[in-house]
Amino acid sequence: MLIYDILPFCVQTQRLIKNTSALRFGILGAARIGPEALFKPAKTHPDVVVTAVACRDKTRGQQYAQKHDIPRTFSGPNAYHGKSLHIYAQKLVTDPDIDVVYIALPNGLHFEWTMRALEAGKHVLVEKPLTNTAEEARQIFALAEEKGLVALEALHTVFHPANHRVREIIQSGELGKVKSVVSHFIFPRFISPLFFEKDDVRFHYDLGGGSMTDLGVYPLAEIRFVTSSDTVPLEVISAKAVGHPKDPERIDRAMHIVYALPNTDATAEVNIDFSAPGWGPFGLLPRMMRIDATIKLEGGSIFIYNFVMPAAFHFIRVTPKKGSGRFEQVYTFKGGKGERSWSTYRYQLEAFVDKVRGRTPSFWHEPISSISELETVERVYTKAGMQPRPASAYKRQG
Ligand SMILES: NC(=O)C1=CN([C@@H]2O[C@H](COP(=O)(O)OP(=O)(O)OC[C@H]3O[C@@H](n4cnc5c(N)ncnc54)[C@H](OP(=O)(O)O)[C@@H]3O)[C@@H](O)[C@H]2O)C=CC1
Ligand SMILES: O=C1OC[C@@H](O)[C@H](O)[C@H]1O
Repeated sequence: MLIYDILPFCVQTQRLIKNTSALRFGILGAARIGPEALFKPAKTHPDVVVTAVACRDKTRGQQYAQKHDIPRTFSGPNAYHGKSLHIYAQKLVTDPDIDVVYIALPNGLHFEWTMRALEAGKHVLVEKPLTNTAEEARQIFALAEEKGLVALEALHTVFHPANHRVREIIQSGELGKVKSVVSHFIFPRFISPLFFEKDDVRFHYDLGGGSMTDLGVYPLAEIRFVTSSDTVPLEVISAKAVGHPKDPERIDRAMHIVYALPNTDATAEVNIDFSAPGWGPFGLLPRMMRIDATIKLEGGSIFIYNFVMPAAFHFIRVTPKKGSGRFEQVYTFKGGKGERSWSTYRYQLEAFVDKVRGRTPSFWHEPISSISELETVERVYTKAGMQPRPASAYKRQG
C-alpha cells in the first residue's frame, strides 16, 4: 500500500464520453502510483485515454491492464535494462498509437526513458523527481524544446489551489515579509511498513532512492512555491542525514535540512523521514504522521496542514499577531477550471493537456523550477556528506 491508496478520491470515477482524438497515454511500469496519478484523473478528462502499459512481467502486466481497463500491454522480461532487453518499453515509446508517455519508473530510470520518449516524438509526463541530476533535467528540457514537445515533472502539489492560496496570502502582504518556514513530511515507524515495501525502490541508491529525492522534494517545492523562490536553487545551510539500514552510507532514511531563502535573511527548516522512531521512554510513544508547513511572517503566521494531498483534506490557519485568526479550505480556483473533487493530479493533468494542445495552462511548473530543485537536491546530499544520486549512463541518441 502507498499513502495515496487510502485517500477517498472515489468521487472522481464517473465516466465521461471521450473526444475521438483524445490524447493516448502509455505508462511505463505497472506502477503503484499509476491509478492515483493518471488513471483516476484521466477518467474525468475528456481529452485523455490510457491505452497502454509496459511491464517487465507479462502476467503482472496483463493483470494490471485488466484491472485498470488498459487495452494494450507491452511486456516481457527485463523491459527497461540492457541493450536489447528494453524492447517492450521501447516498443511502447515508439508506438505510433501513443501520443504521451507517462514515466512511473524508479527515479534512476526517468532520464533514460524520458529521453527515449522525446527522441521518439512523444510528449512526456515524468514522475517526481524528474531526474537524478540537474544536468539530466537540462538535457531533457533542451531536447523537448528542440522537438517542440512537452516535458513536465509531475510535481503535482504545486498545481492545487490550496497551495496557490497560501502563496497568494503571502504575496498579498497582509502579514508582511516571510521570516521563516518549517515543514515536515514524516511517516512514523509504526505505520511505515504499510506505505513502503521492504525492498522498496526508494531504498536503492542505483535507482535514485533516498528520503530527500522521494519525500524531500515536496517540502522543498512547497517552500519555494509559496515564497515565490522557485526559479533559483536554494542555499543549503545545513543537512543532516540518518542512514537507512539497507544502505546507511548512501540512502537517507531521514534528513534534517536548513535552507536559506533567496534575497532575505529568512530560513526554511525541513524534516523528512521514511520511518520516524517513537519518542519518550524506550521510544515507546508513537509519533504522528506529519505533512505540514508553518510560515512565520512579520505580522503573524500561516499553517497549512496536508499540502501534499490537499484534495483529501487540508486546512490553512492564518494567525495575525493583531486581530482574529481564520481557517480556510480551498479546493477550486476562483473563476478557474476545477471541482471540489479534483486532486492535485487532476489539476496537473488539466494543465498538461492544455500545454500539449497549445493552450495556456492556468499554472505551469516551469523547467527552471525542476532544474533548480534538482540543483538543490544535489546540494543537500553533498552538505549531508552523502553522494548525490548517480547520473544515468544513457546518452542522447543521434
Ligand atoms: N506523484 C506522486 O504522488 C508519487 C510519485 N511517485 C513516483 O513514481 C515513481 C514510481 O513510484 P511507485 O509507483 O511507488 O513505484 P513502484 O514500486 O510501483 O515501481 C514502479 C515501476 O518500476 C519498475 N521497477 C521496480 N523495481 C525496479 C527495478 N529494480 N529495476 C527496474 N525497474 C523497476 C516496475 O516496473 P514493472 O511494472 O515493469 O515491473 C514498477 O512497476 C517514482 O519516481 C516515485 O517517486 C511515487 C508515489 C507517489
Ligand atoms: O506522495 C508521496 O508520498 C509518499 C512517497 O513515498 C511518494 O513517493 C510520494 O510521491
